[in-house]
Amino acid sequence: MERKNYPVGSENYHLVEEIGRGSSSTVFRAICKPLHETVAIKILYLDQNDLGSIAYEAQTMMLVDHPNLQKAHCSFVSDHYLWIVMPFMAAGCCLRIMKSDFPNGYEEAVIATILRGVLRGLEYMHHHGDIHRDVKAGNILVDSDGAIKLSDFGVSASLFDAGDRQCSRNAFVGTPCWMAPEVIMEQNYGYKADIWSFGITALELAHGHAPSSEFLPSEVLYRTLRAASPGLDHKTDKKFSNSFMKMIDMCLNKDPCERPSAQHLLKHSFFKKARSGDYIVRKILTGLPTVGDRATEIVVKEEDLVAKKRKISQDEYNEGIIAWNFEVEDLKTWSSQQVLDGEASTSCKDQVVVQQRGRFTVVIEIDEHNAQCQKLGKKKCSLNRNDK
Ligand SMILES: Nc1ncnc2c1ncn2[C@@H]1O[C@H](COP(=O)(O)OP(=O)(O)OP(=O)(O)O)[C@@H](O)[C@H]1O
Repeated sequence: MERKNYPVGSENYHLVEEIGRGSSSTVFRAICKPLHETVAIKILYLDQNDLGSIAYEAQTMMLVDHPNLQKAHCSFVSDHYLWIVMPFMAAGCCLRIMKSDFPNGYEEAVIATILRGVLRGLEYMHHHGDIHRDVKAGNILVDSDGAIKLSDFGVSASLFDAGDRQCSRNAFVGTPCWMAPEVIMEQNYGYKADIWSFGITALELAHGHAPSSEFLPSEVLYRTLRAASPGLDHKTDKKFSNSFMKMIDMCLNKDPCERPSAQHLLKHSFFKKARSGDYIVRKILTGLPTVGDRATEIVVKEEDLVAKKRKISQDEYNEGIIAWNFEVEDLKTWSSQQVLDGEASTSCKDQVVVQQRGRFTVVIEIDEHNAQCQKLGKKKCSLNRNDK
């Protein structure tokens, strides 16, 4: 098939509407003028981001060639912004569809279909020596024909890299609720970290939210390390099958060596429930508002929420409880006061070293004396900047 040439240069694209906003970028639906084609364009602000990882994301997206991985047509720099031109995925991401129309999660056959697509994409990535490192519903895109693609390679890493990127493979990256224990511990983790995040994503799609999402990110990390792995509940999740429950349990084994590979997992009986793209269209896409309309609705809701949160966090701060926000002084204040409910760890080895994207090193320690006296692991946290 003849490959189309997507032109570089912002003058070749007409931005129609905002369809998504990530932590470091805004995504637009746009028209490629010379080709008269609808595309999605992710625009990243270069001065706010780590150039290395941005270049890597653009490069990875251009090189991937798999029906379940989001590809980039081209990328270019315009006025300090990096533009990544990609195929437009008309239904947006699974998270947004779920938040707007399926707040309590999807039915099992839909989940199996979505997850099979993701797993095929992961199998390809792992086979080519890449780890995704940010598998979650927010990074699973759906097209109008029900096609599923894993996106957002912003934090992916190559298993074959040496030097700087090899170091970044040991770094603390991803999103707290979906992070594998070995990633939090900064062990030399591999592609099995994606299988953990995949298991968490399965629970997210089943319940409408990731496990522990109600906790502060710092607390989530601590629970991932200390508490039993999450899973489907025999009593409250009766509508789901045993094979779904077992598949999730296999992914959420704390020992990465015991987790199956993507290739192995694809053979699990749970994926026999997966259906075609048509099924996704019928079950979740029919009658959905457009991504643009949903994005506008979400931006309005988010702005409302931010305003409310600003007020709440000021109130919480006044009470001595503050959120995980990596403001050094705030974090120090928070951590010196923090005690996790119900944690009763008394082990002498209770020291956890956490690093956030190479900028800060956070050392969380359990105060053993307190742990023994109060039957509570009192958590102390110190934070050092790495770029000094
Ligand atoms: N090709 C696309 N077609 C349609 N919608 C898209 C496309 N790419 C991204 N989006 C929408 O934009 C949102 C943000 O995109 P993306 O996750 O790539 O940004 P990000 O800055 O990397 O986010 P984060 O770092 O917070 O995960 C997605 O959740 C999705 O709703």
